Amino acid sequence: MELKIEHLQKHFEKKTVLRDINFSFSQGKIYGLLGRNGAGKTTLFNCLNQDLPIDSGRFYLVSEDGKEFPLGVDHIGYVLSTPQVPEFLTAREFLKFFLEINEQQIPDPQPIDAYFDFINIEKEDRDRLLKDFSHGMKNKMQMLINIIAHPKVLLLDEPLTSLDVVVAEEMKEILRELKKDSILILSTHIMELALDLCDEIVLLNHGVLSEVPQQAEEEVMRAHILSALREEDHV
Ligand SMILES: Nc1ncnc2c1ncn2[C@@H]1O[C@H](COP(=O)(O)OP(=O)(O)OP(=O)(O)O)[C@@H](O)[C@H]1O
Repeated sequence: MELKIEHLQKHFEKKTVLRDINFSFSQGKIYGLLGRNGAGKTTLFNCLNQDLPIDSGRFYLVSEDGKEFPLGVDHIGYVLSTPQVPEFLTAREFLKFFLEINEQQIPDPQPIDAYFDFINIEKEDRDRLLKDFSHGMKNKMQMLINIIAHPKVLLLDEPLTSLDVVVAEEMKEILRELKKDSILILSTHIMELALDLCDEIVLLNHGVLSEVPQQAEEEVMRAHILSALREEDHV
């Protein structure tokens, strides 16, 4: 499966943020999206997630047998850097509610505690209100529901920054598993994370996307990324 984006444009008032986005993302790879502050990474995610209307262009999925179909909101998971969870529910209530309303879409539902075990939420925290969860724990819950939903396209905005080193490593493993069935695009400012986890690095610069050529030497890639992003007339 592929996610194709063609001539996508988006502006806010006089500012053109996405000038001409053309790219093809493939299942089986984790893409690291890098760009300067304000380059338009979140805007691109919001457009793909259909939270923002685009000005022009198109994006769609292409199946293995070459059939094109629209990228529906049901096909997308979006993990936000600031986790959005219903704070008035306990972790268990939230998960139970999520499993119930998505019953049809979840291929192999597991008992609730198996999910908590999977992301290492302690037994004593499972019946606590989400408002009392730490940022990292909320992030794990958000990641968990996106993993369960098994979307065709998973967008992750700065996903690992609030997680402790052990959980971050566990999440990396989970993402490496998920890429087998999904298209994963991860935005980050942490170059080490991009180089370590991602199969391809894509730069958003001057409103266009470009792929960083794969190099055997990480140092060469690092230098390429920095010099490409430094060129930006950054405001
Ligand atoms: N709703 C909006 N209305 C007006 N301008 C906006 C809106 N959303 C984003 N922008 C502008 O679009 C540009 C791109 O913002 P965006 O948040 O997409 O960048 P980003 O690459 O995610 O940045 P960062 O790395 O700092 O999070 C910025 O100049 C921002 O001010």
